[in-house]
Amino acid sequence: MENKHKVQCYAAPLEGITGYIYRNAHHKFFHGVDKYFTPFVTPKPKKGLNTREKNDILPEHNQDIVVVPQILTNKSEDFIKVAQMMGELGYKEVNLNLGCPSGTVVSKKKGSGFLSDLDGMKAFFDEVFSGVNLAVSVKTRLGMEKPEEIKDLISLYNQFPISEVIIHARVREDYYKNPVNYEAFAEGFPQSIHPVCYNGDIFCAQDVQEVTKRFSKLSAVMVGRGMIANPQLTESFDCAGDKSLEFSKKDIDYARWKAFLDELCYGYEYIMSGGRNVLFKLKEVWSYMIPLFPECEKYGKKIKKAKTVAEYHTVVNALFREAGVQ
Ligand SMILES: Cc1cc2nc3c(=O)[nH]c(=O)nc-3n(C[C@H](O)[C@H](O)[C@H](O)COP(=O)(O)O)c2cc1C
Repeated sequence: MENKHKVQCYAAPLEGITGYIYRNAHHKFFHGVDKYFTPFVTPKPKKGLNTREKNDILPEHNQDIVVVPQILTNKSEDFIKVAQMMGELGYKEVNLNLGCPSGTVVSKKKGSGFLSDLDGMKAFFDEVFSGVNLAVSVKTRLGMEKPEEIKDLISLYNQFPISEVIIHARVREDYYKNPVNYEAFAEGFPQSIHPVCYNGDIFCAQDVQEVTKRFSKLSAVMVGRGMIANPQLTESFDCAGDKSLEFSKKDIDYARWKAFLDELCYGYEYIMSGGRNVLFKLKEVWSYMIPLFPECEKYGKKIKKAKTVAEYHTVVNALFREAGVQ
């Protein structure tokens, strides 16, 4: 039987990219995202959050969007303090980062580094769930070293009232490169008593179709790089499971993409001092998006070389003219 259920779609947190300027611009021009997760904030003992982190979660910067702040820590008291602050700001859910693979994070037993310390995690959750009164979801990998670790991790998550388990179907050692491990995901996820969201390498509607067919009880799918590459991607998920949807370049609404990119540029110019910082942000987004444009190699190089925001606009306007947008 065909799976007619419209799966919920979450926008993944991507540190350095999906801050509030990006989330607002995306939400203004594209639909299909049910929840946006913020890049992680890292509470510092005594100091709390820094200005950039505070700005990212301020309610006035996140109006009319469903946003879930993500927290990276292995200290329950820090987590509880920040979660309480999020609750006071009006957030209904916070998410614990158990996936970050970066060496400096893992060496401190945070992010995916925490996954190798089941006892430490148990103590952490014991305290967190007696101290917070808002929903807590986790974003986990299959394990630190081996994908089979997911079974013990799920057993641990089952002991606590976690609102949702988002599983990036890789282990820490895979970083973002090695193929996702569907088999290990398939073995681990049915054991969960909590709703499970799938994450990893969703780049087109067919990927969602495959994942939701294969794992029919998923609560949601989360998309990261696929959505940065194609901000229109989540719109093609509306009929996931109904029919095969071949998203091709001819379906791209380049006029909307241009309006979105202009909004991003204005947004960054408004909050950042200096064109260099603005360009850095825009170039990072373009590094994901450029393959979906005509003459992408030529224009990709020109965008990279742009030294000023004015130069950037000249190149980008020419590229959109190639794509049929005046
Ligand atoms: C540049 C970059 C930054 C990321 N930052 C975060 C983050 O702040 N928190 C997090 O949980 N995951 C982070 N991730 C992981 C993504 O949320 C996601 O789990 C991963 O990219 C796999 O999904 P995808 O294949 O759809 O991109 C990041 C990934 C990338 C590439």
